[in-house]
Amino acid sequence: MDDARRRVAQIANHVTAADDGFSRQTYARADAARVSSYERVHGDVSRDPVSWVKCAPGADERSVASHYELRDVIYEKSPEGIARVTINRPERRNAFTPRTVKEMRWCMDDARDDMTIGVVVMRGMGDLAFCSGGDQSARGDGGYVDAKAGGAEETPRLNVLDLQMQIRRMPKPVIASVAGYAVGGGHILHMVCDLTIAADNAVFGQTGPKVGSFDAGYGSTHMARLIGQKKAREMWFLARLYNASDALKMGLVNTVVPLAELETETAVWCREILRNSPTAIRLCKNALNAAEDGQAGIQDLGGSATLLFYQSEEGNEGRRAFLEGRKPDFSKFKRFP
Ligand SMILES: CC(C)(COP(=O)(O)OP(=O)(O)OC[C@H]1O[C@@H](n2cnc3c(N)ncnc32)[C@H](O)[C@@H]1OP(=O)(O)O)[C@@H](O)C(=O)NCCC(=O)NCCSC(=O)CCC(=O)c1ccccc1C(=O)O
Repeated sequence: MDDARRRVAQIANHVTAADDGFSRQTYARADAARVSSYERVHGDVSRDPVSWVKCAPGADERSVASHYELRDVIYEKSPEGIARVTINRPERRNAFTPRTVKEMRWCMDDARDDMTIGVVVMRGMGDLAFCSGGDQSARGDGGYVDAKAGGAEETPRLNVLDLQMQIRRMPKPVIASVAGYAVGGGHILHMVCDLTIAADNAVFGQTGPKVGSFDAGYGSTHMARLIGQKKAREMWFLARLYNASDALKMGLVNTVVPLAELETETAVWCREILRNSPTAIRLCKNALNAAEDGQAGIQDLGGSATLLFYQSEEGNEGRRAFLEGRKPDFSKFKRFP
């Protein structure tokens, strides 16, 4: 009986922790014998600070067009395999301009190509905002514009839509680490990330209808998949703001932690992901996206299948046979049921 009571208490502890939104790498244990074999082998996930190294495009990387340096964004990597992209416009609550987005796109491309990176974190500078969406002072008639030297206006763009697709197609998890406001296009950015870790001061919402804007792409359809049609319509039609605990209840975020814990908790989630099979994670992301992303989603899933096949003996038999001018011998490969 005592044992049963102790077991219920353990489960209750577990549930309370999850309901509060705090992830616990080690649940309350009655005694050491209850530690799972996985925990015995792998140990606890470190909560040590991440050591970041700042990165920037080299002078030869003209892909950032005329921007050879990152001005609106801070890009860092850690030797343990985490990349971090920080929108650095706190004076505008981290609102983005086409240039900000261009810089973020360069970072995302780099993080995708870098085979030492297994997970990407996106966040805003400071505690007040993750991102407040498109910079309304840069909004022109046909999109958002960066001012050119001499006062002339650049080509208008809605290039954040390209960034959203880049995050979806990134074959590694992207985690939004949200302190303060995630509103407008900033709210959509966190939604298209694979996971969201929110600080308890986070505030979420779609402000577009208040300022004459909307996102009829992922911003609407993906939101409805996350929180359901009724809530998505409420979020868009009323354009209200929601606190972190509301967001957790709605399924908009994965967890809520005290603001002071946000950086550490984000690092812990990254480290837990980095312990796991990168290929398993890649294929799960592909599969979870595929149902929503149609042909583009299937293309990503198919690309990952080809990547695996290219690494197989069977795939290489075809290549070698061609190069050696002989018939390939596929008879030795099993036809699994
Ligand atoms: C975020 C707030 C709720 C914060 O309020 P508060 O803490 O009181 O701070 P403020 O004093 O308001 O702001 C400080 C300072 O920052 C400036 N600022 C804040 N947000 C923006 C912004 N988005 N653009 C420009 N400037 C901004 C603010 O003016 C202050 O400046 P001072 O000089 O100090 O006065 C609140 O700030 C707020 O509500 N902000 C506006 C939020 C908003 O409406 N965002 C735009 C929504 S529309 C959008 O994001 C579209 C984006 C897009 O590109 C797109 C287009 C088409 C299809 C899809 C998309 C897509 O994104 O998906």
